[in-house]
Amino acid sequence: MAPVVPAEAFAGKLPAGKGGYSKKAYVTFLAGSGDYVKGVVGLAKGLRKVKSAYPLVVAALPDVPEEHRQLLRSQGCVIREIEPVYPPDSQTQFAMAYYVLNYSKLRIWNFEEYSKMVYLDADIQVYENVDHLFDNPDGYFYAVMDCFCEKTWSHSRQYSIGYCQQCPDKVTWPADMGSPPSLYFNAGMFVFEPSRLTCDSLLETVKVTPPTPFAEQDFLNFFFEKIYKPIPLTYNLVLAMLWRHPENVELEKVKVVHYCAAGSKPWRYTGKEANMDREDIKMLVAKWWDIYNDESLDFNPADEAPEAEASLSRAPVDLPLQETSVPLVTVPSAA
Ligand SMILES: O=c1ccn([C@@H]2O[C@H](COP(=O)(O)OP(=O)(O)O[C@H]3O[C@H](CO)[C@H](O)[C@H](O)[C@H]3O)[C@@H](O)[C@H]2O)c(=O)[nH]1
Ligand SMILES: O[C@H]1[C@H](O)[C@@H](O)[C@H](O)[C@@H](O)[C@H]1O
Ligand SMILES: [Mn+2]
Repeated sequence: MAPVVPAEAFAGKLPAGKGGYSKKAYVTFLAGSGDYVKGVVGLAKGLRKVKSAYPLVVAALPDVPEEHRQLLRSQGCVIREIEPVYPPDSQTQFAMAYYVLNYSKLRIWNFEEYSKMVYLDADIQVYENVDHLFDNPDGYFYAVMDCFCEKTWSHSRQYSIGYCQQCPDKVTWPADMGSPPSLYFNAGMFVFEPSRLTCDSLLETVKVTPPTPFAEQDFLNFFFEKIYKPIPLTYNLVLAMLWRHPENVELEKVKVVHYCAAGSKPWRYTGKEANMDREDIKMLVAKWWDIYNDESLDFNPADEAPEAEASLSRAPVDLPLQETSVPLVTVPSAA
């Protein structure tokens, strides 16, 4: 039987400001002793550069070495230990073998001392302040719609017919293939409300959900399908958009860049892989390094406002959905 999301899964905790918590933070995820720690350092510095009012929490698996934890603390990050989450056994071929690690990201729903968090992959950089994302109305899962055009999607029905939700009129969804797939977000960036109840439900549901190529990204899409609200791609520019859907991208307006295309991680960049010799890619990689190497962006405890002040100065506001400060995306129909 297909897994179902329990109805009480989103019945969170006390609302912020009504006896509940009102702290906010960015959160990323770190596994292993490899070079993703550079991504986290870069992200911490990037958030400082745009004067974000909120800390960066790092959800770290036990295999992150102490040396890396020290480095991240010295960059002002808050380290939170998480235990691994393993999907049920299966023969699934993940789009990338290491994606199996990412199920552990589900533990961030346990960080209940925060009322709202913005999750960012370690291979993301923030070039403009996006603190207003925390003012979005509660009760929804906000993220940017993905693109289905890269080879990583070759296993999918979408890819097999050249269909992409970023340009649903180019190749329309054939009637004989049933209804078009639900809107699908990239899980490298999202806005969510931690809740132990939701976390328990995520962990229970994942136990009975067979793994699929995009691991927890597919799972989160399934789990939050009913409360997903697309936000503009300026909040998570998946680099392939630059060559797959250039007509949808205004690069100068992009606030958040996701270095997820093959060969684009700035700390591993060689320029050799497909599309990596593009001028826009070279510029974005150089921009990442400028922040990473900028010593003036290193953490200085003396510059920090006490945390309580930071959250008081940005008390949550209950806005009706249509007045949210982040415009929602008008979704074209696939038909
Ligand atoms: O060895 C690793 C591998 C990954 N990560 C963490 O896991 C995140 C996800 O990995 P990638 O950024 O390499 O993955 P992609 O951007 O290619 O993948 C996308 O699909 C994945 C499917 O599992 C996840 O949903 C991910 O968040 C989403 O952006 C990294 O940013 C980083 O935060 C590590 O810390 N160490
Ligand atoms: O999360 C994945 C990943 O970021 C891939 O690099 C990209 O090709 C996919 O579109 C996306 O779904
Ligand atoms: Mn990523």
